[in-house]
Amino acid sequence: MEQFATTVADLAQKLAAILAEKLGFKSNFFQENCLSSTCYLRMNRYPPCPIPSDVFGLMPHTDSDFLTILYQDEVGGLQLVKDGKWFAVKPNPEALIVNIGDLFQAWSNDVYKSVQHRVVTNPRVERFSTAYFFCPSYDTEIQSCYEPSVYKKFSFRMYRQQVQDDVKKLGRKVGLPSDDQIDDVERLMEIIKQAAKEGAMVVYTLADPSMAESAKLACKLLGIPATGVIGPITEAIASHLDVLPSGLPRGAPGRNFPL
Ligand SMILES: O=C(O)CCC(=O)C(=O)O
Ligand SMILES: [Fe+2]
Repeated sequence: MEQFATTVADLAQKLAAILAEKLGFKSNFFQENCLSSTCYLRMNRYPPCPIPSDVFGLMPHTDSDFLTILYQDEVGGLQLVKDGKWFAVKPNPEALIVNIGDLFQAWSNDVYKSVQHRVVTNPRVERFSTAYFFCPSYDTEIQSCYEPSVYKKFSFRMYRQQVQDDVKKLGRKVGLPSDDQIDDVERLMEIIKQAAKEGAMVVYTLADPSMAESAKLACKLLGIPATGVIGPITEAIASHLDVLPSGLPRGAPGRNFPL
């Protein structure tokens, strides 16, 4: 295992340097910030599951690092999103899989995309995989390598904390701090007040139900026409199927969300 870690650590450094060079940056950023002490290995074991269509081995997510180097055995189960569809990654025990993580997406200003992936379970066979997460130290500031930047500058510490808080509060990871993402009530209220001044209408999609309630109430008080985009659709489907919407965010409840 130690030998595997040393080999993939070296590989991750080389790959990061090549990807940076492709963007026109001969950078020692990764050598300076992604030391072996800040990277880690995760060993995954997926026991056989009698109800594979109801249970994920690992729910859909993106990795919160720069790069992930993954070794999977011959069982299979890893899937990734391409053009909006899920595709199975054919298992090849002779090969390593390299995933771009959120930090590389932010650093490359969206040139490289953090791939969404998940693991489906197998009814009969257990599966093993080992993932090496290429991460910087907590204090490293992640800033796009060129301007204008799609993302706000953030530290890895702040990002990790945000991911953990979101998973606890919303049952899912929100992800990268995009400049046009509304992530607190204060900013939401500023936007609503601005809309009132300009006589605009507010059309919103807010993942957090309490934020959606606050938006609705503020618009009502200020006399602004407002409508949620996803909420009414969910309600229409619920009424058509004659079931109550669970009110739970995607991914809830209780599944372990990986970093
Ligand atoms: O087991 C796998 O194939 C994927 C593991 C993974 O995505 C993770 O540990 O973040
Ligand atoms: Fe992952």
